[in-house]
Amino acid sequence: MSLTIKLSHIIENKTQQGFMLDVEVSLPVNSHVVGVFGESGAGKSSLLKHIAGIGQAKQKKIHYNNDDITALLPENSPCCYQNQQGFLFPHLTVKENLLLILTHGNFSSAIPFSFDEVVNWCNLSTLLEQNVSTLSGGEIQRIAFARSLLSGKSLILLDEPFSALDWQAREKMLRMIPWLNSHYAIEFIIVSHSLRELSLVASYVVLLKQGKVLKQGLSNEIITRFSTEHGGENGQQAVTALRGKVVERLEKYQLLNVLLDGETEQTVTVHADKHMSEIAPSNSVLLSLNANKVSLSKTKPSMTSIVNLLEVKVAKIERFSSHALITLTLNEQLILAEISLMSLDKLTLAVDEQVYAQFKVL
Ligand SMILES: Nc1ncnc2c1ncn2[C@@H]1O[C@H](COP(=O)(O)OP(=O)(O)OP(=O)(O)O)[C@@H](O)[C@H]1O
Repeated sequence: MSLTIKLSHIIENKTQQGFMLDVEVSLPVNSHVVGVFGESGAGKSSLLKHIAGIGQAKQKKIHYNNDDITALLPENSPCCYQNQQGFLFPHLTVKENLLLILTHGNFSSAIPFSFDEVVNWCNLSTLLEQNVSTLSGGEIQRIAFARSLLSGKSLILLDEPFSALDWQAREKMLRMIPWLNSHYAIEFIIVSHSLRELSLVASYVVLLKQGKVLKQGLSNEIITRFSTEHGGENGQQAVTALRGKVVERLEKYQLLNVLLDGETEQTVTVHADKHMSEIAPSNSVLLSLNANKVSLSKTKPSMTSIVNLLEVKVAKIERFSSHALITLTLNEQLILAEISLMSLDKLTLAVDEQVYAQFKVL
Protein backbone atom coordinates (compact mmCIF):
# COMPACT_ATOMS: atom_id res chain seq x y z
CA MET A 1 0.00 0.00 0.00
CA SER A 2 1.50 3.31 -1.07
CA LEU A 3 1.02 6.38 -3.19
CA THR A 4 2.09 5.91 -6.79
CA ILE A 5 2.48 8.94 -9.02
CA LYS A 6 3.10 9.01 -12.77
CA LEU A 7 3.11 12.55 -13.97
CA SER A 8 4.41 14.27 -17.05
CA HIS A 9 3.30 17.86 -17.46
CA ILE A 10 4.60 21.11 -18.90
CA ILE A 11 3.71 24.13 -16.80
CA GLU A 12 3.56 27.17 -19.08
CA ASN A 13 5.70 29.91 -17.62
CA LYS A 14 7.75 32.84 -18.87
CA THR A 15 10.51 30.63 -20.30
CA GLN A 16 10.04 29.41 -23.88
CA GLN A 17 10.04 25.72 -23.01
CA GLY A 18 7.88 26.00 -19.87
CA PHE A 19 8.62 23.96 -16.75
CA MET A 20 8.59 20.19 -17.21
CA LEU A 21 7.36 18.23 -14.22
CA ASP A 22 8.27 14.64 -14.93
CA VAL A 23 7.81 12.39 -11.92
CA GLU A 24 7.33 8.66 -11.62
CA VAL A 25 7.59 7.62 -8.02
CA SER A 26 6.10 5.30 -5.43
CA LEU A 27 5.98 6.72 -1.92
CA PRO A 28 5.69 4.53 1.19
CA VAL A 29 3.23 6.87 2.93
CA ASN A 30 1.76 4.04 5.01
CA SER A 31 5.01 3.43 6.89
CA HIS A 32 6.78 6.80 6.76
CA VAL A 33 6.18 10.53 6.97
CA VAL A 34 7.52 11.53 3.55
CA GLY A 35 9.51 14.73 3.06
CA VAL A 36 9.94 16.46 -0.31
CA PHE A 37 13.06 18.57 -0.58
CA GLY A 38 14.58 20.61 -3.39
CA GLU A 39 15.73 24.08 -4.27
CA SER A 40 13.31 26.86 -5.10
CA GLY A 41 11.49 26.12 -8.36
CA ALA A 42 12.26 22.38 -8.28
CA GLY A 43 8.54 21.57 -8.58
CA LYS A 44 7.70 20.63 -4.96
CA SER A 45 4.44 22.62 -4.69
CA SER A 46 3.35 21.62 -8.19
CA LEU A 47 3.85 17.95 -7.30
CA LEU A 48 1.73 18.25 -4.14
CA LYS A 49 -1.03 20.13 -5.97
CA HIS A 50 -1.22 17.42 -8.65
CA ILE A 51 -1.48 14.70 -5.99
CA ALA A 52 -4.33 16.64 -4.37
CA GLY A 53 -6.19 16.95 -7.69
CA ILE A 54 -5.57 20.70 -8.03
CA GLY A 55 -3.11 20.53 -10.95
CA GLN A 56 -4.32 20.39 -14.56
CA ALA A 57 -1.97 17.71 -15.96
CA LYS A 58 -3.43 15.50 -18.68
CA GLN A 59 -0.72 12.85 -18.49
CA LYS A 60 -1.18 11.84 -14.91
CA LYS A 61 -1.98 8.70 -12.93
CA ILE A 62 -2.25 8.75 -9.15
CA HIS A 63 -2.95 5.55 -7.26
CA TYR A 64 -3.50 5.63 -3.53
CA ASN A 65 -3.81 2.32 -1.67
CA ASN A 66 -4.66 0.61 -4.98
CA ASP A 67 -7.45 3.12 -5.80
CA ASP A 68 -7.11 5.29 -8.87
CA ILE A 69 -7.69 8.80 -7.51
CA THR A 70 -6.50 10.62 -10.65
CA ALA A 71 -9.85 12.08 -11.66
CA LEU A 72 -11.30 12.83 -8.22
CA LEU A 73 -12.32 16.41 -7.48
CA PRO A 74 -10.34 17.94 -4.58
CA GLU A 75 -13.35 17.71 -2.23
CA ASN A 76 -13.71 13.98 -2.93
CA SER A 77 -10.00 13.22 -2.82
CA PRO A 78 -8.61 11.47 0.27
CA CYS A 79 -5.75 14.02 0.10
CA CYS A 80 -5.91 17.35 1.92
CA TYR A 81 -3.58 20.07 0.56
CA GLN A 82 -2.36 22.78 2.96
CA ASN A 83 -0.14 25.58 1.72
CA GLN A 84 1.84 28.31 3.48
CA GLN A 85 -0.92 30.92 3.32
CA GLY A 86 -3.51 28.84 5.17
CA PHE A 87 -6.47 30.55 3.42
CA LEU A 88 -9.14 30.93 6.11
CA PHE A 89 -12.59 32.44 5.44
CA PRO A 90 -12.20 36.11 6.50
CA HIS A 91 -15.87 36.63 7.48
CA LEU A 92 -15.83 33.74 10.00
CA THR A 93 -14.18 33.41 13.41
CA VAL A 94 -11.45 30.85 14.00
CA LYS A 95 -13.94 28.45 15.58
CA GLU A 96 -16.40 28.85 12.72
CA ASN A 97 -13.62 28.18 10.20
CA LEU A 98 -12.76 24.95 12.00
CA LEU A 99 -16.37 23.84 12.48
CA LEU A 100 -17.12 24.40 8.81
CA ILE A 101 -14.92 21.49 7.76
CA LEU A 102 -16.44 19.29 10.48
CA THR A 103 -20.00 19.93 9.33
CA HIS A 104 -19.43 20.09 5.55
CA GLY A 105 -16.35 17.92 4.89
CA ASN A 106 -16.94 14.64 3.03
CA PHE A 107 -14.56 12.74 5.34
CA SER A 108 -15.31 14.26 8.75
CA SER A 109 -17.16 11.19 10.05
CA ALA A 110 -13.79 9.36 10.00
CA ILE A 111 -12.01 11.64 12.48
CA PRO A 112 -10.38 9.55 15.24
CA PHE A 113 -10.00 12.47 17.72
CA SER A 114 -12.17 15.24 19.11
CA PHE A 115 -12.40 18.93 18.14
CA ASP A 116 -11.11 19.84 21.62
CA GLU A 117 -8.07 17.58 21.27
CA VAL A 118 -7.08 19.23 18.00
CA VAL A 119 -7.58 22.72 19.52
CA ASN A 120 -5.36 21.67 22.41
CA TRP A 121 -2.60 20.15 20.22
CA CYS A 122 -2.43 23.29 18.09
CA ASN A 123 -2.72 25.59 21.12
CA LEU A 124 -5.76 27.43 19.76
CA SER A 125 -8.10 27.72 22.77
CA THR A 126 -7.50 31.46 23.25
CA LEU A 127 -7.97 32.18 19.54
CA LEU A 128 -11.30 30.44 18.91
CA GLU A 129 -13.52 33.53 19.08
CA GLN A 130 -11.03 35.77 17.27
CA ASN A 131 -11.68 37.41 13.94
CA VAL A 132 -9.48 35.90 11.21
CA SER A 133 -8.33 39.32 9.93
CA THR A 134 -6.50 39.99 13.21
CA LEU A 135 -4.42 36.80 13.23
CA SER A 136 -0.65 36.58 12.77
CA GLY A 137 0.83 34.47 9.96
CA GLY A 138 1.96 31.80 12.44
CA GLU A 139 -1.50 31.63 14.04
CA ILE A 140 -3.11 31.21 10.62
CA GLN A 141 -0.74 28.32 9.88
CA ARG A 142 -1.57 26.56 13.18
CA ILE A 143 -5.30 26.97 12.47
CA ALA A 144 -4.83 25.69 8.91
CA PHE A 145 -3.08 22.61 10.31
CA ALA A 146 -5.95 22.03 12.79
CA ARG A 147 -8.39 22.33 9.89
CA SER A 148 -6.40 19.77 7.88
CA LEU A 149 -6.63 17.33 10.79
CA LEU A 150 -10.37 18.02 11.15
CA SER A 151 -10.90 17.29 7.45
CA GLY A 152 -10.73 13.59 8.36
CA LYS A 153 -8.73 12.92 5.19
CA SER A 154 -6.18 10.15 5.43
CA LEU A 155 -3.32 11.80 3.48
CA ILE A 156 -2.33 15.35 4.42
CA LEU A 157 -0.06 17.23 2.01
CA LEU A 158 1.79 20.02 3.79
CA ASP A 159 3.50 22.71 1.70
CA GLU A 160 5.90 24.66 3.97
CA PRO A 161 3.15 24.53 6.63
CA PHE A 162 4.92 26.26 9.53
CA SER A 163 7.24 28.70 7.74
CA ALA A 164 5.82 31.70 9.66
CA LEU A 165 6.42 30.19 13.12
CA ASP A 166 9.51 30.85 15.21
CA TRP A 167 11.81 27.83 15.48
CA GLN A 168 10.60 26.69 18.93
CA ALA A 169 6.91 26.73 17.94
CA ARG A 170 7.74 25.22 14.57
CA GLU A 171 9.66 22.34 16.17
CA LYS A 172 6.69 21.60 18.47
CA MET A 173 4.27 21.44 15.54
CA LEU A 174 6.65 19.37 13.41
CA ARG A 175 7.23 16.78 16.13
CA MET A 176 3.49 16.25 16.33
CA ILE A 177 3.43 14.90 12.78
CA PRO A 178 5.30 11.57 13.27
CA TRP A 179 3.32 11.12 16.48
CA LEU A 180 -0.03 11.63 14.67
CA ASN A 181 1.21 9.27 11.98
CA SER A 182 2.01 6.45 14.40
CA HIS A 183 -0.97 7.04 16.73
CA TYR A 184 -3.76 7.69 14.26
CA ALA A 185 -2.34 6.32 10.99
CA ILE A 186 -2.74 9.72 9.31
CA GLU A 187 -0.32 9.89 6.40
CA PHE A 188 1.69 13.00 5.62
CA ILE A 189 3.84 14.36 2.81
CA ILE A 190 5.65 17.54 3.78
CA VAL A 191 7.50 19.97 1.53
CA SER A 192 10.33 21.99 3.00
CA HIS A 193 13.39 24.00 2.00
CA SER A 194 15.07 23.10 5.24
CA LEU A 195 16.95 19.86 5.86
CA ARG A 196 16.91 20.60 9.59
CA GLU A 197 13.12 20.80 9.49
CA LEU A 198 12.78 17.60 7.46
CA SER A 199 15.18 15.72 9.73
CA LEU A 200 12.71 16.29 12.61
CA VAL A 201 9.67 15.06 10.80
CA ALA A 202 10.33 12.88 7.75
CA SER A 203 11.61 9.30 7.89
CA TYR A 204 11.63 9.04 4.07
CA VAL A 205 12.76 11.80 1.74
CA VAL A 206 12.40 12.57 -1.97
CA LEU A 207 14.87 14.98 -3.49
CA LEU A 208 13.53 16.90 -6.50
CA LYS A 209 15.64 18.74 -9.04
CA GLN A 210 14.26 20.65 -12.02
CA GLY A 211 10.97 18.76 -11.96
CA LYS A 212 12.51 15.29 -11.63
CA VAL A 213 13.19 12.93 -8.74
CA LEU A 214 16.95 13.01 -8.17
CA LYS A 215 17.04 10.69 -5.14
CA GLN A 216 14.69 9.04 -2.70
CA GLY A 217 15.19 6.90 0.39
CA LEU A 218 15.35 6.80 4.18
CA SER A 219 15.93 10.25 5.59
CA ASN A 220 19.02 9.37 7.61
CA GLU A 221 20.65 8.31 4.35
CA ILE A 222 19.37 11.06 2.02
CA ILE A 223 19.52 14.05 4.40
CA THR A 224 22.91 13.23 5.86
CA ARG A 225 24.43 12.43 2.44
CA PHE A 226 23.00 15.64 0.96
CA SER A 227 24.52 17.53 3.87
CA THR A 228 27.92 15.94 3.29
CA GLU A 229 27.77 16.65 -0.44
CA HIS A 230 26.73 20.28 0.04
CA GLY A 231 28.03 20.83 3.59
CA GLY A 232 28.55 24.46 4.37
CA GLU A 233 28.15 25.52 0.76
CA ASN A 234 24.46 25.84 0.01
CA GLY A 235 23.54 28.03 2.97
CA GLN A 236 22.04 25.04 4.82
CA GLN A 237 23.37 24.03 8.20
CA ALA A 238 24.83 20.52 7.85
CA VAL A 239 22.61 18.14 9.76
CA THR A 240 22.54 14.45 10.63
CA ALA A 241 19.22 12.63 10.60
CA LEU A 242 19.26 9.64 12.95
CA ARG A 243 16.63 7.08 13.69
CA GLY A 244 16.35 4.76 16.64
CA LYS A 245 14.08 3.01 19.11
CA VAL A 246 13.33 4.04 22.68
CA VAL A 247 14.82 1.37 24.95
CA GLU A 248 14.69 3.04 28.36
CA ARG A 249 12.88 5.85 30.13
CA LEU A 250 14.75 7.80 32.78
CA GLU A 251 11.61 9.12 34.48
CA LYS A 252 13.53 10.98 37.18
CA TYR A 253 15.27 13.14 34.55
CA GLN A 254 12.51 13.11 31.94
CA LEU A 255 14.92 11.62 29.44
CA LEU A 256 14.81 8.67 27.04
CA ASN A 257 17.59 6.37 25.95
CA VAL A 258 17.38 5.60 22.24
CA LEU A 259 19.17 2.68 20.57
CA LEU A 260 20.33 3.83 17.16
CA ASP A 261 19.12 1.84 14.14
CA GLY A 262 21.62 -0.41 12.35
CA GLU A 263 24.12 -2.81 13.70
CA THR A 264 25.18 -0.72 16.63
CA GLU A 265 24.86 -1.12 20.36
CA GLN A 266 25.23 2.61 20.91
CA THR A 267 22.49 4.69 22.48
CA VAL A 268 21.82 8.40 22.68
CA THR A 269 19.91 10.27 25.37
CA VAL A 270 17.11 12.62 24.36
CA HIS A 271 14.54 14.84 26.08
CA ALA A 272 11.29 12.94 26.65
CA ASP A 273 9.04 15.99 26.20
CA LYS A 274 10.59 16.96 22.87
CA HIS A 275 10.19 13.45 21.51
CA MET A 276 6.56 12.92 22.49
CA SER A 277 7.03 10.92 25.66
CA GLU A 278 3.65 9.21 25.24
CA ILE A 279 5.10 6.97 22.53
CA ALA A 280 5.37 3.29 23.37
CA PRO A 281 8.91 2.21 24.39
CA SER A 282 9.39 0.16 21.23
CA ASN A 283 8.49 3.06 18.93
CA SER A 284 10.87 4.70 16.54
CA VAL A 285 12.02 8.25 17.06
CA LEU A 286 13.69 10.62 14.65
CA LEU A 287 16.67 12.56 15.90
CA SER A 288 18.10 15.66 14.33
CA LEU A 289 21.67 16.57 15.14
CA ASN A 290 23.20 19.80 13.89
CA ALA A 291 26.80 19.27 12.80
CA ASN A 292 27.95 22.35 14.73
CA LYS A 293 26.68 20.82 17.99
CA VAL A 294 29.07 17.87 17.71
CA SER A 295 32.57 18.02 19.18
CA LEU A 296 35.33 15.46 18.71
CA SER A 297 37.91 13.99 21.02
CA LYS A 298 40.74 11.55 20.32
CA THR A 299 40.67 10.18 23.86
CA LYS A 300 37.61 9.03 25.77
CA PRO A 301 36.37 11.99 27.81
CA SER A 302 35.47 11.29 31.44
CA MET A 303 33.82 13.45 34.09
CA THR A 304 32.10 15.61 31.50
CA SER A 305 28.63 17.14 31.69
CA ILE A 306 28.05 16.18 28.06
CA VAL A 307 25.78 13.15 28.10
CA ASN A 308 26.09 11.74 24.61
CA LEU A 309 29.30 10.05 23.62
CA LEU A 310 29.61 7.86 20.52
CA GLU A 311 32.56 5.87 19.31
CA VAL A 312 32.89 6.67 15.61
CA LYS A 313 35.34 6.46 12.72
CA VAL A 314 36.52 9.36 10.56
CA ALA A 315 35.37 8.75 6.98
CA LYS A 316 36.02 12.10 5.31
CA ILE A 317 37.61 15.44 6.18
CA GLU A 318 36.65 18.55 4.19
CA ARG A 319 38.07 22.03 4.66
CA PHE A 320 35.89 25.05 3.90
CA SER A 321 36.89 28.71 4.23
CA SER A 322 35.45 29.08 7.75
CA HIS A 323 35.21 25.54 9.14
CA ALA A 324 35.87 21.86 8.54
CA LEU A 325 33.18 19.25 7.99
CA ILE A 326 34.06 15.79 9.29
CA THR A 327 32.00 12.83 8.13
CA LEU A 328 31.97 10.08 10.74
CA THR A 329 30.64 6.55 10.49
CA LEU A 330 28.90 4.56 13.15
CA ASN A 331 28.60 1.22 11.38
CA GLU A 332 26.48 2.15 8.36
CA GLN A 333 25.08 5.40 9.83
CA LEU A 334 26.72 8.73 9.05
CA ILE A 335 27.24 11.51 11.57
CA LEU A 336 28.51 14.97 10.69
CA ALA A 337 30.68 17.20 12.85
CA GLU A 338 31.46 20.81 12.01
CA ILE A 339 34.61 21.98 13.78
CA SER A 340 36.85 25.01 13.45
CA LEU A 341 39.93 24.90 11.23
CA MET A 342 41.99 25.56 14.35
CA SER A 343 40.55 22.45 16.06
CA LEU A 344 41.18 20.41 12.92
CA ASP A 345 44.85 21.40 12.93
CA LYS A 346 45.14 20.80 16.67
CA LEU A 347 43.59 17.32 16.50
CA THR A 348 45.51 16.24 13.39
CA LEU A 349 42.68 13.92 12.42
CA ALA A 350 43.15 11.22 9.82
CA VAL A 351 40.69 9.19 7.77
CA ASP A 352 39.88 5.78 9.33
CA GLU A 353 40.89 7.01 12.77
CA GLN A 354 38.65 6.04 15.73
CA VAL A 355 37.42 9.12 17.66
CA TYR A 356 34.71 10.08 20.15
CA ALA A 357 31.83 12.32 19.07
CA GLN A 358 30.13 14.23 21.88
CA PHE A 359 26.91 16.23 21.99
CA LYS A 360 24.38 17.36 24.56
CA VAL A 361 21.02 15.69 25.20
CA LEU A 362 18.93 16.03 22.04
N1 LIG B 1 0.72 28.71 -12.09
C1 LIG B 1 1.93 28.77 -12.62
N2 LIG B 1 2.15 29.51 -13.73
C2 LIG B 1 3.37 29.58 -14.31
N3 LIG B 1 4.44 28.93 -13.85
C3 LIG B 1 4.29 28.17 -12.74
C4 LIG B 1 3.04 28.05 -12.06
N4 LIG B 1 3.19 27.25 -11.00
C5 LIG B 1 4.50 26.88 -10.99
N5 LIG B 1 5.15 27.43 -12.03
C6 LIG B 1 6.57 27.25 -12.37
O1 LIG B 1 6.88 25.87 -12.20
C7 LIG B 1 8.16 25.73 -11.58
C8 LIG B 1 8.02 24.93 -10.29
O2 LIG B 1 7.28 25.69 -9.35
P1 LIG B 1 6.93 25.13 -7.90
O3 LIG B 1 6.15 26.21 -7.21
O4 LIG B 1 6.29 23.81 -8.04
O5 LIG B 1 8.39 24.96 -7.26
P2 LIG B 1 8.81 24.78 -5.75
O6 LIG B 1 9.86 23.73 -5.74
O7 LIG B 1 7.61 24.53 -4.90
O8 LIG B 1 9.43 26.19 -5.45
P3 LIG B 1 9.48 27.04 -4.07
O9 LIG B 1 10.32 26.24 -3.14
O10 LIG B 1 10.15 28.32 -4.49
O11 LIG B 1 8.09 27.23 -3.61
C9 LIG B 1 8.70 27.12 -11.38
O12 LIG B 1 9.56 27.42 -12.45
C10 LIG B 1 7.47 28.00 -11.42
O13 LIG B 1 7.80 29.27 -11.92
